[in-house]
Amino acid sequence: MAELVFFTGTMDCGKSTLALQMDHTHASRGRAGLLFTQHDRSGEAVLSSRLGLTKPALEVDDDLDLWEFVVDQVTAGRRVDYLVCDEAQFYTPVQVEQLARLVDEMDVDVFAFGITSDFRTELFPGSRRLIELADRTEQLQVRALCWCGKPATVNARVVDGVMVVEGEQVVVGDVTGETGPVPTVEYEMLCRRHYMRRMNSSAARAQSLSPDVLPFDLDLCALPGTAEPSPDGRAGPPAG
Ligand SMILES: Nc1ncnc2c1ncn2[C@@H]1O[C@H](COP(=O)(O)OP(=O)(O)O)[C@@H](O)[C@H]1O
Ligand SMILES: Cc1cn([C@H]2C[C@H](O)[C@@H](COP(=O)(O)O)O2)c(=O)[nH]c1=O
Repeated sequence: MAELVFFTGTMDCGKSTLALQMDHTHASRGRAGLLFTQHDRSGEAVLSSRLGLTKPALEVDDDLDLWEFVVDQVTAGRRVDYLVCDEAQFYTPVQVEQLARLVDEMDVDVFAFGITSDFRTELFPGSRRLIELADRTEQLQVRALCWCGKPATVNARVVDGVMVVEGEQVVVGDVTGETGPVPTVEYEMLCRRHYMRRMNSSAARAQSLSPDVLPFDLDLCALPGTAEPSPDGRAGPPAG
């Protein structure tokens, strides 16, 4: 029986890589699939992983009717056993409902991949509908890490080096620490504690260099549960 599965995690945890692996695994057993994406970092109509793999994909515009599109393909004689849907957080709730209908009425497996929440920690509408409708929601195993070394749970937006909590929900961008020109808008994965303190890696680095910071070990002096890792310790803001 076909399934609607939502694979989710923060940015940079391997979702697109897994999407391409799922396609490869199913295709190599003779199953016929279609790849969809929206606003991939590498451009239109491509599904790309940071590990370097890319594959052509169909771009999901807001007005694309996924049910109609797949039914038309099948009517034209094409077999469709599964769909791989990347960047599914950007799909509209109606498109997610169309995916669910394809599972239930056309027996097509749907593997959807996307982040759950935006830079304000609010659910994307598409992700919310996926969580509501999916047969299973799976958290990816490889977790991105905050600069402090803890598992990251939040995707923070950084504009010109400063973390922001207001702005448009959708701004395509990449993550910090990657090679290439530094973009104006980038994303950094943080643990909740550092997100709440608006402390991304460059803010932490600036604080650790500030003459206002007293020259003693904050870990020993802070109240229980509030200590920041020592700037000299193993986990701390990366040197910039
Ligand atoms: N050179 C590399 N060697 C091994 N793993 C890498 C390399 N570059 C990136 N990665 C891994 O690739 C993953 C990000 O892949 P990607 O599928 O693009 O993520 P997502 O779609 O979730 O944003 C991360 O887990 C990262 O650790
Ligand atoms: C948090 C957040 C992210 N985005 C964009 C940035 C990227 O282009 C994608 C996520 O891609 P990934 O493959 O998971 O790395 O989403 C956004 O538009 N708004 C946000 O708040």
